[in-house]
Amino acid sequence: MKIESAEVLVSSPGRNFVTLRITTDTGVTGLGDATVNGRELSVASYLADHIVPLLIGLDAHRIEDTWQYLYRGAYWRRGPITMAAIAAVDTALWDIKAKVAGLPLYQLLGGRSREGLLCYGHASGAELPELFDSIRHHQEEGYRAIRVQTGVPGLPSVYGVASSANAATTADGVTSRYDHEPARPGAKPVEESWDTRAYIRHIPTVFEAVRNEFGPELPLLHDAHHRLTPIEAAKVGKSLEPYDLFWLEDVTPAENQAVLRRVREHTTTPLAIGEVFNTIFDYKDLFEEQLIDYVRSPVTHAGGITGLRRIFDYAAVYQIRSGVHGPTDVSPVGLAAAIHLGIAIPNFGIQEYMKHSEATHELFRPGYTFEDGLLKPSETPGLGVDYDDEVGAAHAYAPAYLPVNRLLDGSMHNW
Ligand SMILES: O=C(O)[C@@H](O)[C@@H](O)[C@H](O)[C@H](O)CO
Repeated sequence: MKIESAEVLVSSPGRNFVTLRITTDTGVTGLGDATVNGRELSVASYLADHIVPLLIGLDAHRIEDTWQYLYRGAYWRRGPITMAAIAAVDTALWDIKAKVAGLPLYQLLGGRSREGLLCYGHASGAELPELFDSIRHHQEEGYRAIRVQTGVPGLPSVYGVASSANAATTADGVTSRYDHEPARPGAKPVEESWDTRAYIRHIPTVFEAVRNEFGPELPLLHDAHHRLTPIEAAKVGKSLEPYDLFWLEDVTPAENQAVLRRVREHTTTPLAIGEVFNTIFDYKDLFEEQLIDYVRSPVTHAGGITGLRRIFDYAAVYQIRSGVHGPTDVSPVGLAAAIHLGIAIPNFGIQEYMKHSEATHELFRPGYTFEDGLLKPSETPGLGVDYDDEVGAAHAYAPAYLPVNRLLDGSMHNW
């Protein structure tokens, strides 16, 4: 079974997605997600100009060999664009293999280890009343674990806090929240501002109020979004200990992995890191020194199912678990792949699940379900996602960028 063609599909049903579709000479198709938020066209070009010509004629069954061919063969290894492109090929080939086998993909990854994936949703509010409403709304939707993001006094807008401008009102007058969507349409990123001292003072008061209102049982998560130095991160981790977080995410940018030691020395708040990592080498030291508790990479950015499975297997040696990135910029193809992997691996922890919009579902028609707080894979052969070309063609790419961040004195900071 040879690869006959591969198409790079760029579409924007409200936000941009890059999808690879591989077709074999036997007429089987497979899908892979290659979306890199705010840099979509670079990965589309990497695929169309440098990878698609290499794929034609390869044996579609040789997934590992193709992975190695693209990883070693580029000479320029790793990085988000390369690894997202490899991920798309890898995922599409797994989709094809599972369709040919007539099995849902997770069956090829070892079969079912659990009934469904515990997932967390994004509750947010600039002030406490709005935040509490959002938490209740998520509970009503079935979420059993909830990420809490909130405004910081003195800052006009803060990462993770949904703007009411994104809420949609249906024909029958019901207003639904739409989760925080940071990429904004336009030729340039918007600028936000940041004040670490105000954040550090404010955040424990928010978690105290949330625990008082919702009790001790509800698993709560929080994302510091790369903004702290190691000693600031240690302080935040320590100040949140009384509120028993499921995890504290991305406390530092973690480019210098050794700095995580400082955070770890000071706090028992569990740490999740890695949504911007791409390979096992980004995690190696963090695992071996047991500096983190959860792996955040999605299938889409970590070299596909093959790449992420390798990371999870190594993590398991150190009792570190999965906590896969699942914002709306990971397409339903990337999410479906994560669900198949998550249902099979022994060291599953939690799955992030920000629901995609209706327009995104019309484009991808995913077969996975969300019931009682659990994501369940499609039982049809393959990934269980179908790309609708007509819908895709109706939504042309529109430039959109993640914001940038400045400190109050105007210096650039991490967003
Ligand atoms: O934890 C998360 O989901 C976030 O950090 C993302 O919303 C992230 O900001 C976006 O994926 C960026 O594209």
